[in-house]
Amino acid sequence: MRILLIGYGKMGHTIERLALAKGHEIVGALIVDDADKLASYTAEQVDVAIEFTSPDAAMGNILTCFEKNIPVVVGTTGWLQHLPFIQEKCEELKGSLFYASNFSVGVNLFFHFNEYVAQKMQQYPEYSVQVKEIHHVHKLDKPSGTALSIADGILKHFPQKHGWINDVSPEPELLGVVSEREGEVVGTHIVQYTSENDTFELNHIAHSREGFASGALLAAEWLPGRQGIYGMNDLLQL
Ligand SMILES: NC(=O)C1=CN([C@@H]2O[C@H](COP(=O)(O)OP(=O)(O)OC[C@H]3O[C@@H](n4cnc5c(N)ncnc54)[C@H](O)[C@@H]3O)[C@@H](O)[C@H]2O)C=CC1
Ligand SMILES: O=C(O)C1=N[C@H](C(=O)O)C[C@H](O)C1
Repeated sequence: MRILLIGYGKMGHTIERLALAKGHEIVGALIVDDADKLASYTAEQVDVAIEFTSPDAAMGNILTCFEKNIPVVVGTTGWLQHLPFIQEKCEELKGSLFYASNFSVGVNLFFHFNEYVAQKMQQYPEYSVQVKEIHHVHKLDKPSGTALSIADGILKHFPQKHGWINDVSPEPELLGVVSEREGEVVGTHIVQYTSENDTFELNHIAHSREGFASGALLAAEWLPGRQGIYGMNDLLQL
């Protein structure tokens, strides 16, 4: 496949390495100053674009891909407040978008276990629940996109909670999502249930970026030829 990398940082480099090892071709790798260059690519030159940039850049890049009729796989986090607009544009321009807050297969299994546990734990009010995420100091957004997906999965089963707060929660009606930034930590997510008597946790610890990159490549191989917005549940059929 001919892949255009939009964003050539930590993830762009990891995806390039795995893509070349699988026999794919990288037709371009754009960094921030190349933003205008994206519009110069056509669907005849590119089978799929893979976008890992920054929260401010993602929406513009997605719209350009829709306009150029290039299917786009997006891993950038921190832009989901624009999702309703992107859904509208995707429909209007017959775009093709695959988004995941986390492309690791392990994390997507974690999302399912998280919901199962939340459904059970909601019946035991003696336990309080908190989400914690730990990432490297370069990360621009908080909470992480993955922590927000985890929070959504918990809130779905706790009707008494009306939202989340990016801190230790001051009240039981809000889910606490705590963010820590530490060295070069790749990505750790923890769901913690605590009662007076005990604590138990679900942990996911990413050891490298390869799990994210290989999931993004699977999505890039799957997306071309499909119109609409897709995610890991469509790909993995979990
Ligand atoms: N969904 C997932 O599985 C994962 C998502 N991420 C997310 O992906 C994003 C990128 O992560 P990293 O690669 O670690 O960041 P990074 O900072 O190492 O790289 C970002 C790259 O994007 C480029 N860039 C910024 N604005 C751009 C624009 N308008 N056009 C083209 N390039 C642009 C920068 O020059 C840089 O090369 C972050 O939002 C992060 O949270 C990271 C890892 C996994
Ligand atoms: O910025 C990162 O590095 C990561 N971002 C994603 C997120 O915000 O959840 C996924 C992963 O945890 C690494």
